[in-house]
Amino acid sequence: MPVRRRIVGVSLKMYMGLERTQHWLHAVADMAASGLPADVDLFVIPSFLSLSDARTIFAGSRVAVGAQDVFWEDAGAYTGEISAPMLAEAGCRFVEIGHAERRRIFGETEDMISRKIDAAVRSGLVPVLCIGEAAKAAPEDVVLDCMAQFATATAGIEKTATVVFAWEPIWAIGAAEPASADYIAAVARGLREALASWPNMRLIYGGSAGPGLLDQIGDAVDGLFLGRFAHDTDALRRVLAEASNSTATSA
Ligand SMILES: O=C(CO)[C@H](O)COP(=O)(O)O
Repeated sequence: MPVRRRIVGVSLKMYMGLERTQHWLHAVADMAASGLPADVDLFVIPSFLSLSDARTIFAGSRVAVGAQDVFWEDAGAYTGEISAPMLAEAGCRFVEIGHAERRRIFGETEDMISRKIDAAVRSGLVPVLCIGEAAKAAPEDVVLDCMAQFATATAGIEKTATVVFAWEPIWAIGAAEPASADYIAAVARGLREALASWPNMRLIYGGSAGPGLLDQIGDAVDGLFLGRFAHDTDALRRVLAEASNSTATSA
């Protein structure tokens, strides 16, 4: 069986100021230089204001950079917005779209998310599409719920597009612990089956993820989307090592 590459992402949300972000980015760059496992991809999503620093600090490394949001138009009179071509020009490879916080706090709708996905793909960015269920439910119902959201969001793109499906149970975001290993494995299995016709899809789990989780869930997902538990770069290093180990067991 071919070995699946693993992928780990980190979003810094709005937790750190510019200086603290710079320190964190340097620490991640040092860690990557001394041993980012060859079979693991890493992407980092700082705030818009730190994208330029991230591009400089990760230049020549295997760490990819992403943005936390994007507007759906490419250019024009849209005060305060950032377009996909601007992100591509700023060195972004990834763009996060549809995070639960953006849906809840900023009123993002399925239609807006779908237009953002289209814009990202049009500009050659890889969307990190965040999808999750509001409450714990039977795995088959979670899969149906998430796939309905996914179908709307991706209605305008080809199935050959490269997309990261960031499954984030809303109830597990900002919590003390992630969803249980059994729950993650059951939902991930269903999502993988439902996504079988998307050859370039990578499925990652987010929601209070940190060290120890991949050891429990093995290769149920392609990787993790980390938040708070990657602020400590030693914790991130441990997650990357676990990602590499779980690749080996899936071979
Ligand atoms: O976006 C997330 C990961 O980057 C997600 O919301 C999880 O955040 P966390 O609860 O701080 O792990």
